[in-house]
Amino acid sequence: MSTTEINNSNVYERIEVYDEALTNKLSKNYRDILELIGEDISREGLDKTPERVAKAMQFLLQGYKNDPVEVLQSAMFKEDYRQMVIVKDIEIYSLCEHHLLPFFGKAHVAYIPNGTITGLSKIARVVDIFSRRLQVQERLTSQIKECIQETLKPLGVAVVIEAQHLCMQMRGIQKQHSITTTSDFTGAFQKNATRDEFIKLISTKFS
Ligand SMILES: Nc1nc2c(ncn2[C@@H]2O[C@H](COP(=O)(O)OP(=O)(O)OP(=O)(O)O)[C@@H](O)[C@H]2O)c(=O)[nH]1
Ligand SMILES: [Zn+2]
Repeated sequence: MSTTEINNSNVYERIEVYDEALTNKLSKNYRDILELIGEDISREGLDKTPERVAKAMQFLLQGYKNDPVEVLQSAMFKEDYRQMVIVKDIEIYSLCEHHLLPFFGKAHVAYIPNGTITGLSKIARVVDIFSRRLQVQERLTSQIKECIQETLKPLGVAVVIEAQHLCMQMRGIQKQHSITTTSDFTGAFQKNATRDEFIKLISTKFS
């Protein structure tokens, strides 16, 4: 297995994502696809494209290799705080399982601890792990909710995802500005007052 380094303004992590045998197999198939769509695969610009795409797909779908429950369990702390904890505006990049085209936007996640809290970054990691798989937005929303509910056993979990689907923008119905919102709630968030407080807090803009 080879490795790659990702470096941007917010994160610096060494992630092992590229499996050599898999990269070779995927590259061979992407080479065939390029040929089938009528490209000249001998031209210079496409020389490394099959390999690049093979690696890009492994990166975009690396969520299959990670266990979100393990991630949450790796940072659980006993704490007697029983108020709402919200991690909002978590960027998501996923691929729709129907067209393999990206959908992307933001996830807002909240929970009310019942004696156990988790590391804040672990919430964002859980969102990433489920996003980096072939998804529909509804299932992504519910999987995040269920994972946090089952693992932390809080008094409630709320997940809202707002996303744009490229399969609706650059092809098909071609609606450039439509945004899809999905939400899922457990426990205390099923009560109107708690859910309204969550919605109000995720709608507040901090400058
Ligand atoms: N519910 C849901 N639908 C999605 C999601 N991502 C893509 N889709 C939809 O999946 C549907 C697949 O429908 P089909 O009729 O089988 O595919 P299609 O002929 O490519 O459909 P069009 O996009 O309408 O051209 C489309 O309506 C997409 O908009 C998602 O996350 N959730
Ligand atoms: Zn799609």
